[in-house]
Amino acid sequence: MSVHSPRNTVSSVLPKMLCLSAKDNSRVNDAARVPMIRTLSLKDYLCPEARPHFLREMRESLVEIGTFYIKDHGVPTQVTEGVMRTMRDYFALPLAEKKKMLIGNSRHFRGYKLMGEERTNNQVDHREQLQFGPEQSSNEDFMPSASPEYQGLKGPNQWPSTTLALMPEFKTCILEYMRQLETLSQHLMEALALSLNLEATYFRDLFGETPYYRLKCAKYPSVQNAATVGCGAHKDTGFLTVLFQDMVSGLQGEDPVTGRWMDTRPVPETFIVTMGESIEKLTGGLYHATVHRVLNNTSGQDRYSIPFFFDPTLEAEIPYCIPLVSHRGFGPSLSAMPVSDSSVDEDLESLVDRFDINDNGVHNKNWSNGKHIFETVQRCHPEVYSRWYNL
Ligand SMILES: O=C(O)CCC(=O)C(=O)O
Ligand SMILES: [Fe+2]
Repeated sequence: MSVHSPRNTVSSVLPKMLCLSAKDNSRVNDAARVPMIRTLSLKDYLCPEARPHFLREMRESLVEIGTFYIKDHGVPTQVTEGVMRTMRDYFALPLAEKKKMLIGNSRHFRGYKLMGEERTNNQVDHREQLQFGPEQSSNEDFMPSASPEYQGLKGPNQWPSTTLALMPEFKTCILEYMRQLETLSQHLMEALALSLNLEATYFRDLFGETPYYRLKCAKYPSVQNAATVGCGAHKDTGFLTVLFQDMVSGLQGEDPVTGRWMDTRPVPETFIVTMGESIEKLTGGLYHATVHRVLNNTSGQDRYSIPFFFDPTLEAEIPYCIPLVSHRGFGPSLSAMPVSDSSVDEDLESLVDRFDINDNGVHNKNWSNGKHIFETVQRCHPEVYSRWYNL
């Protein structure tokens, strides 16, 4: 536990923005509170007159819930429709064809995962999925015992020739979708920085130019008995998730104040943007990583969704908690940040303890992005780990 001066009572020393941070551990029974997942327009962000409004809405959404919809996002409809169609076609292939691309074949955690083979929050998920990442050549010299394990995440995706023969647009469609989502995510990272009163390039300057991302295509079959979940409750672990879903409901986010589940219902032509644990940590809980889950549906219609998990380069380290560093006068001033009325004071000590940071706002243990992502994928796909890493 870190020590700080006892004369510093919380509300006297902390700028208002620090007092916003998480109430995750205390549930407020506020029957009247009905938080709304707002819809933001990327066009507003790109327009100088509308940008302040966009940033205000973004900040309020992230302080309040950690999730918003984004519309006018610039990703062409033919690209989103194309990836949905491709995913449906892929999952409709015979099992023997899909098994040619099993995730266990790939040291880079890319490929197909059978139904019922993943657990989230100790529950078996009810979905089939397909994983991709940045298309890179494999590092032949990689040895799990000699390099950081996360270096093994870099490499090519699987593109079996027989699958490409059956689905000639498979590869181009997925790669184009990832390219578009990378551009959108870079805009969102810039906007995130501005929403914290930081320079637009703050995250790029801190973490470098080359992001690491993971694309997951998931099919949740309709079920007879909705007692099981499609995907158990969890927070995403990284920076941003930008999720595209079809019109079948099932995704829910948790209101961090009341703990009540909110439907993240499908809205045509939008993506859902959710913060992950790295942003929560970087902002000292000011921005929530939304707990979310997918309910099974009994409508007779399968649900398809495509989360894109965006992070900075694997080599990035998250050095400090931005609000605390700012408060201590080491970093950029964030004091101009307005607060929402629902804010609740939080003890500096609990912030420090919760995020394992010292009094100067610096994390006690270095938060390595690559290590953090690797731990996530290792947990989700133990079969890949035991085949390629645990030698
Ligand atoms: O499929 C969805 O709608 C959400 C999936 C999800 O939360 C995840 O895979 O992390
Ligand atoms: Fe998730």
